Amino acid sequence: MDAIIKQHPALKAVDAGRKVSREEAEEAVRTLISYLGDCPNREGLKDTPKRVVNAYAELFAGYKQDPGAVLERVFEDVGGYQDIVLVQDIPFYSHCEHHMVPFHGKVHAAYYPTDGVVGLSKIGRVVDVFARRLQTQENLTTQIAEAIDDVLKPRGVAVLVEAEHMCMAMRGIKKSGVLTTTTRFTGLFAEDPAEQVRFISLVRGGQR
Ligand SMILES: Nc1nc2c(ncn2[C@@H]2O[C@H](COP(=O)(O)OP(=O)(O)OP(=O)(O)O)[C@@H](O)[C@H]2O)c(=O)[nH]1
Ligand SMILES: [Zn+2]
Repeated sequence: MDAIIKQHPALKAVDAGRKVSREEAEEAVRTLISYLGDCPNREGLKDTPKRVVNAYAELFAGYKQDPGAVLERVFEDVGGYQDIVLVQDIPFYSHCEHHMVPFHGKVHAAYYPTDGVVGLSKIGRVVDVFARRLQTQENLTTQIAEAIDDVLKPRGVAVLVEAEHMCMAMRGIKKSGVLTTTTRFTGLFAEDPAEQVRFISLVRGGQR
């Protein structure tokens, strides 16, 4: 009975929300080091669990951040500018949710404004909010596009992500240099293929 209850998806969700202490997280790192066959108490490794937990706090900071808050400030005084705003070549580092190994690349994001624009840096901040979580490239692409769409309510959003996955380069199939491209279009971009072509031409034309 106990085993059945523990497997219930609702309970798994509760478990995911349980506050794990820093000590427990450090102990988990020590366990992994031992599992690998090394000694967590040797001089070079004794501070490693603390460092790993600190590094994870930075690499996975996105769980504690709200994309809506990042995009909240809208500038309306832009002379009625309504044409495309494209922010391209935004570098990002994320971790795949399958192996917890990095994947990294660039995000290109565009939108057609309605009542205002956001500060250009905010698009890059939204990328980081979602990149600094366990991710798939597909979900990362969708989440960035939908956050811009939800908050700014623009006439359309286009997001293109291109990335290399270390889980394919360093292990498994061991193919480095493989680039995966994902896109997400909303509004005008979703309705009109010519808008998708315009977006992709601007991205490819502007790449350095
Ligand atoms: N669609 C998608 N797949 C991903 C992403 N990141 C990693 N993967 C893939 O996730 C898959 C996991 O496959 P599994 O068969 O469950 O795990 P595995 O035995 O480690 O697979 P291999 O990587 O082929 O050795 C692999 O094919 C990875 O290439 C991502 O962002 N999107
Ligand atoms: Zn992976």
